[in-house]
Amino acid sequence: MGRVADEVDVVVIGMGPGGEDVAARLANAGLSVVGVESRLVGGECPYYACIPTKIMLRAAEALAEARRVPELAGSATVRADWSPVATRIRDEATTGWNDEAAVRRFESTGGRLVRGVGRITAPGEVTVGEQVLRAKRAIVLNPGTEPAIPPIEGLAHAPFWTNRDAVAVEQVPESLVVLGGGPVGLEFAQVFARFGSEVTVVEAQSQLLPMSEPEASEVITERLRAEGVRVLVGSAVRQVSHSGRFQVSTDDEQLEAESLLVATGRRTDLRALGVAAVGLDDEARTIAVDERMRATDGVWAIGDVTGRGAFTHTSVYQSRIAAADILGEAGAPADYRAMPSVTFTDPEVATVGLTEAQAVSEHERIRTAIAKLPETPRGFIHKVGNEGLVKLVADTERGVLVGATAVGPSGGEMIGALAVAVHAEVPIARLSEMIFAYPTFHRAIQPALDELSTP
Ligand SMILES: Cc1cc2nc3c(=O)[nH]c(=O)nc-3n(C[C@H](O)[C@H](O)[C@H](O)COP(=O)(O)OP(=O)(O)OC[C@H]3O[C@@H](n4cnc5c(N)ncnc54)[C@H](O)[C@@H]3O)c2cc1C
Ligand SMILES: NC(=O)c1ccc[n+]([C@@H]2O[C@H](COP(=O)([O-])OP(=O)(O)OC[C@H]3O[C@@H](n4cnc5c(N)ncnc54)[C@H](O)[C@@H]3O)[C@@H](O)[C@H]2O)c1
Repeated sequence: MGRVADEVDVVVIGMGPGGEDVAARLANAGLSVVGVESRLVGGECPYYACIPTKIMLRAAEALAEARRVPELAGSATVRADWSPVATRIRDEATTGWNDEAAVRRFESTGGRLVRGVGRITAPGEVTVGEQVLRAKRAIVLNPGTEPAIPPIEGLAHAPFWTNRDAVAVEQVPESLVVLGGGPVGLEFAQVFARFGSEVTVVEAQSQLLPMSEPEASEVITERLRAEGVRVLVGSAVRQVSHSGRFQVSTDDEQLEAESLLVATGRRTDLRALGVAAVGLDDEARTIAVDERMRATDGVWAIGDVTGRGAFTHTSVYQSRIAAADILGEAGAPADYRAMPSVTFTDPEVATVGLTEAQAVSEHERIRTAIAKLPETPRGFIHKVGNEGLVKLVADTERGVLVGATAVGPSGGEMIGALAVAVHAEVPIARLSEMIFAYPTFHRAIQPALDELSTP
């Protein structure tokens, strides 16, 4: 007997932050919506990524601040204990990695959840196991990414961690090798080091956070080293073995550790998603979308899979645009010029728009300026832990900022003002007339602007 299709307006494959948001928006607008999720409604961010890691970092920051007391305010005895962190993540943040509350939230919009792996099997058709769904108006793809595991000899069969294991640990390992010096690697490296683990970060590129400004990378590298983290850059791992402990062979040396965290980026699997059934390239890493998130007729894609910045704010930003387009509403098209990012290490490394290297390849006349936080009044007051900087990237032809980096104890907050400047293309001359509250960290923007305006 042939399978009977279940007809709805919209099928959303993958209920990550963007998928959950777009599904709820469309259901709230009165469409019949099915959300298909193979793991947990909410996706990576609340259960394995943003939220648990930021809980860890908050705890690690408290330890670091307490350790700064001797330089500022007497003495403090610090005894790190991981159990409040593990308990908070398990009980308060993820409810034991249970998505019942998120499912209820979605179902309260009138949406319907189908658990399982969704696959496009024909234009307008999604199959989940034995169930066939016909999407009359739209299929929205929000499959996110999986941790990418590099093809290193011995690694595949070793009991390494990815972010999904690292957020659930009940005990801090006595030693840890972190493979990859991107945002995931560095956030975990600092957390575990501050909780007493002996941490080594191995990064293949010549600097940590390779996509960031070299000056920002320098600041975070120095801080991690000062906190006892071994940082190996430009170093390739050749082999991994495990017999009780991990042996990690790099080009130059043999490392040994209790645990190994693989944080070498993310991967997608478009073939498994069946995108070839609607004429899309299933060997590509990302799904190309236009400024309304359309991938092809009747198919929209949002989130990490679009390759426009793997952040929760990107996914949710795109979901608003896709929802409006599906509903036939007018709205601004996607504009990524002022995309912000924050790596929540201490100091935080925050960016918006283009780095100097990116800007030079896109614009004719680029000028940059840097102000170092320790040289500002706020930096002087803050004293220990004041490392950081503001770097501005200006298009001098148009007289506007096209990018900025803010590194510092509140780099993620400092970048807010600079994001407004890049987003709204506020003329540099107008920015220079602003009053910056004294003595704040963000006031460091002023000397950098002055430098830009100096002939
Ligand atoms: C350790 C870590 C820390 C991070 N910290 C931050 C941060 O602080 N701030 C920030 O903005 N971003 C952060 N990110 C990135 C952030 O987690 C992602 O950008 C965010 O989750 C958005 O992803 P998404 O919407 O594309 O989908 P995801 O969150 O990846 O969710 C996709 C969902 O789709 C499901 N799925 C996939 N394929 C199918 C299928 N075929 N059928 C059914 N279901 C399917 C998956 O099970 C998953 O639940 C972090 C990432 C990591 C790894
Ligand atoms: N705070 C945040 O917003 C936040 C936090 C974590 C992750 N994220 C996002 O999640 C995504 C994944 O982060 P990530 O850090 O895993 O990926 P990434 O791609 O940003 O960094 C991975 C790093 O691993 C290095 N690498 C790759 N192969 C290697 C190898 N064999 N040996 C040594 N080093 C190797 C790369 O050079 C790179 O620096 C990113 O897009 C990131 O922006 C965001």
